[in-house]
Amino acid sequence: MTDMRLVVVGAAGRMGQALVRAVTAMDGVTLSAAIEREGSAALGRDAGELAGLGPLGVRITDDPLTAFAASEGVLDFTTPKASLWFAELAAQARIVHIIGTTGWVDGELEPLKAAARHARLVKSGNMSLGVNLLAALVRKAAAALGPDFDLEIVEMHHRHKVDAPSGTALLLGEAAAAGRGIALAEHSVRVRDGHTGPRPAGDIGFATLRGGSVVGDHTVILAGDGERVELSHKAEDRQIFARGAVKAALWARDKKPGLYSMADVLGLND
Ligand SMILES: NC(=O)C1=CN([C@@H]2O[C@H](COP(=O)(O)OP(=O)(O)OC[C@H]3O[C@@H](n4cnc5c(N)ncnc54)[C@H](OP(=O)(O)O)[C@@H]3O)[C@@H](O)[C@H]2O)C=CC1
Ligand SMILES: O=C(O)C1=N[C@H](C(=O)O)C[C@H](O)C1
Repeated sequence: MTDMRLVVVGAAGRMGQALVRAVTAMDGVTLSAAIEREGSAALGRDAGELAGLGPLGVRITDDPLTAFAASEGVLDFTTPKASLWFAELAAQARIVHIIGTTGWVDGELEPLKAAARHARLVKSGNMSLGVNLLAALVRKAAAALGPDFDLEIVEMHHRHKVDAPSGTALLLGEAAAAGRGIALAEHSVRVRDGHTGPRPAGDIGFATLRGGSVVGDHTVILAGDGERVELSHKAEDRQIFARGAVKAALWARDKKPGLYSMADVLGLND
């Protein structure tokens, strides 16, 4: 089979550069194009040079339409607004769309479901093997320990992160809620301040820390009477997410249109 031609959108960003490095390093894929927004200072620069690899002969442009027409898949870690636009374009071009973007709000996922009627989308708040395994463990732990164990999710990220709680924290919250057989939206507590009163049973709490250069730390605490279980993942290098995204693109290459998760890619739902 020929190498899968992948375009990286948001190619000048932290994850965009990691994706360019991963596509270049991994077998079975080749970098077809690199996209940034109109007016970006990165336009015209070589995507490889920007990612610290030396020249690759792929200049960054602001023309996704042409890039998507010449590609089989798009790797997208940008913003919800940009990802929704890229989803429309990817569906029109009938190419694979891997979405790592986080910070989605209610209602924004509906257009993605529409796009998935024609396109193969893989979307996850965390593309690493470790976090997706952690989610499976959290689901099991929440089911086994039940609501007598209070569930709290703590995350810490670098000072540049703009959304909270992290996509990963929410993914872990969904896993915990699934383990308990409840809807996360009806039980999640994202902020506590002032005289909150005692903790209501069944809540799933989120605590957000921001600072420095932390790539991504997550801990799920299940606190019972007299004992506590803590399940943690610490990301040390953004390449784990980038490699996961490339794996997802290769996996989706021969799949039917649909909205898939990283657990599907990794076979954790089997
Ligand atoms: N699922 C996962 O495994 C992971 C997800 N993430 C998520 O990925 C996203 C990006 O993170 P990060 O790389 O740190 O953020 P950055 O801000 O470093 O990168 C985002 C890039 O996307 C660009 N961009 C924004 N809008 C457009 C557009 N319309 N067209 C083209 N490019 C655009 C930005 O350009 P500009 O700066 O000009 O706005 C920027 O270069 C976040 O939502 C983050 O949470 C991060 C790591 C792992
Ligand atoms: O913005 C980041 O950096 C990260 N975002 C993702 C998230 O919101 O969970 C994944 C990872 O933790 C890094």
